[in-house]
Amino acid sequence: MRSSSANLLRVLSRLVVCSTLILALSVALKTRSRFALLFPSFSSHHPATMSYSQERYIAELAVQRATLLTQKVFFEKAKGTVSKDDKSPVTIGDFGAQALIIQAIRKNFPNDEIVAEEEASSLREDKDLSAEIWRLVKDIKLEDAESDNLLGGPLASEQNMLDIIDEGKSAGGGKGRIWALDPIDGTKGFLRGGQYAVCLGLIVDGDVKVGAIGTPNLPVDAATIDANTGAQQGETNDNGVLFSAILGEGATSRPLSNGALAPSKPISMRPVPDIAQAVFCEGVEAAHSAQGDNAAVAERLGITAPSVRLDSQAKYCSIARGSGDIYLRLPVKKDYQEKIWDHAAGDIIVREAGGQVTDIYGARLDFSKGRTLAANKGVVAAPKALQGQVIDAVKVVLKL
Ligand SMILES: Nc1ncnc2c1ncn2[C@@H]1O[C@H](COP(=O)(O)O)[C@@H](O)[C@H]1OP(=O)(O)O
Ligand SMILES: [Mg+2]
Ligand SMILES: [Mg+2]
Ligand SMILES: [Mg+2]
Repeated sequence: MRSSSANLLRVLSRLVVCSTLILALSVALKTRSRFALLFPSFSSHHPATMSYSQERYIAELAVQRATLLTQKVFFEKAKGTVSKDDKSPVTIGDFGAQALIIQAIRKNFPNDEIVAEEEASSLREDKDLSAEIWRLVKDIKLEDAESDNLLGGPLASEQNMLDIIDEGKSAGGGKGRIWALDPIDGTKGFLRGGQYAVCLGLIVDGDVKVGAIGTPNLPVDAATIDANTGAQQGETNDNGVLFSAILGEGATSRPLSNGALAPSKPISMRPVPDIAQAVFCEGVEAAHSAQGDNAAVAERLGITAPSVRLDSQAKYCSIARGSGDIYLRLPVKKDYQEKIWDHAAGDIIVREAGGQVTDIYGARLDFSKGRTLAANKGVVAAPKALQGQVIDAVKVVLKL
């Protein structure tokens, strides 16, 4: 009798231990799946174990498709406009390209956040402009059906387009997967038929992992640059290049196409044995970087050739493929905070091509601070071996 009650007690206590264990396990699993829902980068896309080749592929295709729109807008709307004050072509291109790219991100990576430059509130009030953008956007597609389907095919409606534009309002930050999108960078260049870029970067836990930049007006094979005019002379007259990079896997370029991606080739910065022979790039707009200070830095480095002036992140792309060596963006205003979409893709492309990208103090650009590079001032990009010398010169000129 005593032994049978002792047995019962033993069985009961085992049951209690087992059910406690099961309960603990199920709570742990639930928390983990909730955690995974909140932070998808910790689950199926763990950065330590994955390559970002699918993200790069989608980014390149999405950028390529968006350039079909920006070019159509340019040829239909901007080219030959009598009044250069008319900013509507760039507005149409900006909103349209943003809608097309966000659609592609949503289709492939539905849990990711997006920090994009534009938002649709003003567009919702301007029915004519919205209808005009929809007229152009609804027909844009890659000629290769498989590639186009991968991006989600045509957008469903004008309303759908407006809603999608507004999905780029993430506050950014240092946690999770965040895409940074500038649908048209270098709007001034776009309007004058010069350089502009469609730029998309993927930031994971504050670190840029992938970048893709389409530059419809850069020559495919830029062999030389004319230091007097900034013109980049290729062997052919073909224009339109798609640049990309994955962290740790190098940078590439390929011609922009209307369909599937064209074959790519690796790119790298040019070796510069004598810094005095380096070519430096800067923006066309004097309001965006201090051209006087840029020139003073170049002079201190013994550089006598004039700067090559290009609008947009085409500057990052140019130095990444050796058409130019140093990119200087010294601040004009003390309080201007650079935007993450103006630098994320360019930063990774240059670093993967053998360069270094820092602010004027020599600190890496910090993409974890939200929608702006709040922790940085200005941008200095150069081949790794030269960066120290350039920063020293910047510090002297700016009295840092
Ligand atoms: N004061 C400023 N300093 C630096 N960049 C600026 C300033 N004002 C605007 N920008 C940004 O510079 C980028 C173009 O750079 P670049 O001259 O090298 O082509 C644009 O995205 C533009 O942003 P925004 O979209 O607000 O016009
Ligand atoms: Mg921009
Ligand atoms: Mg822009
Ligand atoms: Mg803008």
